[in-house]
Amino acid sequence: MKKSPLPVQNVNRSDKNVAGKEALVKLLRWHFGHGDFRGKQLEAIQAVVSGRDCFCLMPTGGGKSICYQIPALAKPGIVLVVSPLIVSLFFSHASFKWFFEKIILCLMKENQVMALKEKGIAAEYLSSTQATHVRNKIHEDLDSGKPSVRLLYVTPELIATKGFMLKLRKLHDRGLLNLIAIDEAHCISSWGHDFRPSYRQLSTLRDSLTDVPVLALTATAAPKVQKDVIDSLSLRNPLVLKSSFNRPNIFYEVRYKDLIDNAYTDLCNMLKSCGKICAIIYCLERTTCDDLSLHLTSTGISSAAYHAGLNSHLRSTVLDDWLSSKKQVIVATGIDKKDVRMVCHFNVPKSMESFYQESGRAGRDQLPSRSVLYYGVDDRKKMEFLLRNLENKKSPSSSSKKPTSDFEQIVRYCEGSGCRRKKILESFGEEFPVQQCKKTCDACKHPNQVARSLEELTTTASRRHNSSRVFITSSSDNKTNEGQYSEFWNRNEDGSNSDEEISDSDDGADVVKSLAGPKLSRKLGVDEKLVLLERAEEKYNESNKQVKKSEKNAISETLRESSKQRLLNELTKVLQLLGVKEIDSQNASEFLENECYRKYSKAGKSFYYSQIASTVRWLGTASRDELMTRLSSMAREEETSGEPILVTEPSQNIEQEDGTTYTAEPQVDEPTQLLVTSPSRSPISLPEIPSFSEFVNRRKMKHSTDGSDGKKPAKIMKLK
Ligand SMILES: Nc1ncnc2c1ncn2[C@@H]1O[C@H](COP(=O)(O)OP(=O)(O)OP(=O)(O)O)[C@@H](O)[C@H]1O
Ligand SMILES: [Mg+2]
Repeated sequence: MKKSPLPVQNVNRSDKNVAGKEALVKLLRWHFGHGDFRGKQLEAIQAVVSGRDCFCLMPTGGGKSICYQIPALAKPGIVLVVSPLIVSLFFSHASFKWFFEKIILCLMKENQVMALKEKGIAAEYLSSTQATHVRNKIHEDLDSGKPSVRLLYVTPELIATKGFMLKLRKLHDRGLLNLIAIDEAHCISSWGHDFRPSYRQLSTLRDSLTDVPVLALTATAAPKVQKDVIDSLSLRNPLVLKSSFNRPNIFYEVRYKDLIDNAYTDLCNMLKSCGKICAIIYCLERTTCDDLSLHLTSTGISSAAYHAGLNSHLRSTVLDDWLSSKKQVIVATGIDKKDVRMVCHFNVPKSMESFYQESGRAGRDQLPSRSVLYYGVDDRKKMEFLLRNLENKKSPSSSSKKPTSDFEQIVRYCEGSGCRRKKILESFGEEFPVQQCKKTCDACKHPNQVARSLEELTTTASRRHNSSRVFITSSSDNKTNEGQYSEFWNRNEDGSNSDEEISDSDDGADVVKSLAGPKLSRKLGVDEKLVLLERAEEKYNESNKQVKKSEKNAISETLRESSKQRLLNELTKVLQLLGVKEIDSQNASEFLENECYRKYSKAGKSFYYSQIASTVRWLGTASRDELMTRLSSMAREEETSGEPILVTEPSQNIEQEDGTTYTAEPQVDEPTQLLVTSPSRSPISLPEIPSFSEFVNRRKMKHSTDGSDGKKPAKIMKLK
């Protein structure tokens, strides 16, 4: 509903009534329809309205925006809101998401300002994505001497420009700057999970605009970040407000990958059992993201994989994916998307802080929601390896050192037996009596079951990994250079991985532009834009139909090259992780790709692609011995002068992870390779790498028919 003209308080800054609770609550009710302030909102507002700096720590969805929106209504002048248009996660190295965060965010930010306007609040945002005439109009208003705008959203990059800084000084000299609000203030700190160099420029604000109160807002609770933010922004005697980080409406749960047959299937079943909910799934790697997306889609769950490494070729399909994913797998980052019912981490996150931020996107409407973390010992090892690598790369003098104990906290969360909620809150220095959890985590609700799972995990993992060190590692295990720590997702660090990122431009509008072109008028609401995007999708599909089916199915050289690269990336990581030096990763990746090509090129692109994906997956879980066996045959193949001789593979018993064996049947129409070895060595037969679905089918087959029907497993269940 559009409000009647804004009853802005035209009073002097010294007027105490402005900061009175009654007047402020009246504004809250009038403009936002909320009955009363929540948590520390009132204290924060009263502090800044009376001219005091404030550091406000509030959990995700806690209501930080009100803390600067109400002051804009309570006092004359402009509230400058510095806020990144693209929030956090796109700055994660090798971090992949399931949705179109960047695009939606871009629209939503605009929507946020529009929502304020709807409420009768004169809000604007200045960004490089705006049309010049819109920008000019805002600048004219600012230069007018009597600006009508009350809330001006800007990016940190804009603040860093000389021209804009000059403008701010002019406004300040005329007494027109009411407050400077720094949203997502943790971005200024290299200790935080989302450091951005552009935020560093904000440290000059205090020097230039000395007497304007500054309000720093963040949901990042680490004490080091807090201190860093306060120091960097030169806050003067700030009122420090901290709210509890407890999110009582989120049910926390950990599922152990090592104890379930197929994590993909488990996730699918879980999503299906929840009905048509809005969910977010986080994966660590692009391959998992692609793979999982394929799998979910094939089981009828509308979803789309999006990862920061989308190249222009893949980008052309973004719209298609996005529109299908909006049916169920949707995003909300730093925006008011309230109804995310489930956040799922398919791989262990790098720290408790990231986990808290990401899982916190569930249930912003305070309704019951779920956080599900799939934990696997392999994933943990991978992450430890990545962290160690980054630590080693950092110079000892680096300012962004960070203890790897951050990761250990999340490992403890998964591998420990106590209340999950308590573990989260204690990691932020908050005491939490277990009774208050009220069975809202799996460990409190089903303590015996969790205890059993943990016991099983110890046994299974120690057997699989042939090591007793499967449980929580001591911090020293993770330190390769004593005292050298680093910020894992450090933005600077990521420069070398630009391939896996979308550029840190002012915002994501370029993506939107590239998809929808000029049709996306800024006057349109999000719903209307979605309709337009849907039409664009139809058009896109129309034009795609014209491409011949056979062409679509062909495996291009580019696809083969990218598959080789994908295998090479995985292989390099795995070889390093396992300390294998004897294998040439370049040759090995070519060998593996060639194998997939030889087997599946005739069946079509998706079969080939699935086989690549399953090989990548196999690489991620293979033990040193398995890897050596498989790849050493490559060396032998090279040793033999001609082509490797292919013979039909005899039945063989293959030992499975659970200690049982299954009989791999001979391949009737497509012989599995048996590479003839050099005379000095006995021949080694190579088992086919099973995909998850094949693996499950084989097991089922073994149980039901004792594996004697001679059918090829891959033919029974379609590859996902
Ligand atoms: N006093 C209040 N009473 C009821 N609802 C409120 C109140 N204050 C804010 N809200 C609602 O809480 C939701 C979250 O608010 P907001 O977006 O400001 O959170 P936030 O702390 O900025 O979250 P994030 O860290 O994700 O950016 C919004 O839907 C908002 O309308
Ligand atoms: Mg916010």
